[in-house]
Amino acid sequence: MSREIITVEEMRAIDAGSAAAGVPTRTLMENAGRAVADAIVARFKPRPTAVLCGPGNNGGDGWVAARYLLERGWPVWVETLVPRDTLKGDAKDAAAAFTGETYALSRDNPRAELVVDALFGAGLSRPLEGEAARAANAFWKRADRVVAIDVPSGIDGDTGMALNEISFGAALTVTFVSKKPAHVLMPGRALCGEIVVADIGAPEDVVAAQKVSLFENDPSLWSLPWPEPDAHKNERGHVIVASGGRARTGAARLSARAALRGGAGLVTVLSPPDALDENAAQLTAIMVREARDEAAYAQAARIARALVIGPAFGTSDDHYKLLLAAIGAEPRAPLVLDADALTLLSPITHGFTSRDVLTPHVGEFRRAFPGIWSSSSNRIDATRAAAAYARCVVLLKGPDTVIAAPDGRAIVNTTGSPFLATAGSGDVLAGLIAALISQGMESFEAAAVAVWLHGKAGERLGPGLIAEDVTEILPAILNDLAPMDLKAALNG
Ligand SMILES: NC(=O)C1=CN([C@@H]2O[C@H](COP(=O)(O)OP(=O)(O)OC[C@H]3O[C@@H](n4cnc5c(N)ncnc54)[C@H](OP(=O)(O)O)[C@@H]3O)[C@@H](O)[C@H]2O)[C@@H](O)CC1
Ligand SMILES: [K+]
Repeated sequence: MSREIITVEEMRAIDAGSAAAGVPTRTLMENAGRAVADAIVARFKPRPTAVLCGPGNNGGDGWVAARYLLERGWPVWVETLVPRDTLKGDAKDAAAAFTGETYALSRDNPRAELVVDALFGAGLSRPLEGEAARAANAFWKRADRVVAIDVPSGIDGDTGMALNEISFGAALTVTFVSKKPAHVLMPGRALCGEIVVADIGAPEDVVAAQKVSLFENDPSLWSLPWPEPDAHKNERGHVIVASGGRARTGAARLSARAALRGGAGLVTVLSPPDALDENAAQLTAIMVREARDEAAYAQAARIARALVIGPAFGTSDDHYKLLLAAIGAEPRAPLVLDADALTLLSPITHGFTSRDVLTPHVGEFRRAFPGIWSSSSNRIDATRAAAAYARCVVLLKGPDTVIAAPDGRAIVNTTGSPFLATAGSGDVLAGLIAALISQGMESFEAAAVAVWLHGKAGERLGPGLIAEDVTEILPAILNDLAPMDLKAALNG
């Protein structure tokens, strides 16, 4: 289940299902604790190590990990949040098997150079308080010395948020079976450090019974639309991008160029008459077509294989009419609606189709779907609800972009870098989505691929990145993804 993401509730069901299928929870705990010890030994040299154990099964995993470290000769001790004799069930059993030194968790204990945070797991129900909160604050600036079991304590596994803004941060987090939302959503993802997903022996059929529809974005989830050797440009689709008026044209050209780099066979910028010269003067492989009225936008929607409307498009009543003309065209191409198009339509009352894609950032999302935003517990739920409501693909942009389809599938993207938060970055993304749709990809997958590529470009470029660079580095990233036989053909 490497790319599946399971909720806390699904994890509990796997726990119960495993027990019912004959794998006791104590066995799962044993495997979990051993996996933590293995991950530590593989990454650190022996050093004074404190395992901070909480009252529940997260603490139980900690006692097991401490036992395995001790067996390997580590200088390790346990600091326990609650007296050992108050523990219950598997945790009590795991604690009883540990023969090393044990202290009450407080600031007076021996100095640790490594801390294993086994206070609370992903299902934490209340904010950290007392000694647990003090320990979190004490180690907040020393995350490089912390290894978290399941999640850094204080983080809610389903939202990735600290319940009262107090939590641990870690250099390494070892979780079990699959990642939880907190491992991919911010700020949780950043607080986890390196994430190891350990197999703890839950039976495969028990895990499969969860029918997971949430995934972490990865090339194993999709395949790119590589052209056939004898491909003609018309088969690679025609993307049309609507431009804004005079002195508002750069965004559409960024989008159009990304569409061309993304593999669209033909790309046209649809330009208002007053911006025609401005667009034409700056385009070469990309075509320009004049559009005077609603009929021209409806026509564009009919002839394109994907139509981008939004980047610096304009937000006047006239622009609203042009947008509606494109939306209402029949039959029409899938639409990628961003920026000004979202502003014009907010709050969203239109029904779209599963071929259309809306690409809001959080501010746009809140205006487009105000009720959904305020009633959702995390970005995944919000994006899923918006996709179901608008009946189209919704892509909520951010450092943890979520893509959801109206049928409930959702993908969280984890590629990227903060340098992508720059002017024009979203325009490039919209063009890239349209390019992939125009080549025949399902819109949900096209959106996932585009975000992944965009994020990879951000990682490679780093500081100094401007939106144009994202487009220009796409060939290198696409080449790395090309199948071996295509690479062989290209290299003769
Ligand atoms: N599921 C699986 O398959 C497997 C799970 N495994 C491990 O189990 C972990 C989940 O275990 P868990 O359910 O016992 O939760 P955990 O966080 O250890 O403790 C909950 C206890 O803490 C209490 N409590 C809560 N908040 C509190 C607060 N702020 N301050 C004080 N107390 C607080 C809470 O009290 P309550 O809210 O019920 O009153 C309850 O008593 C999971 O993370 C993984 O490491 C592995 O063994 C492998 C198999
Ligand atoms: K923990």
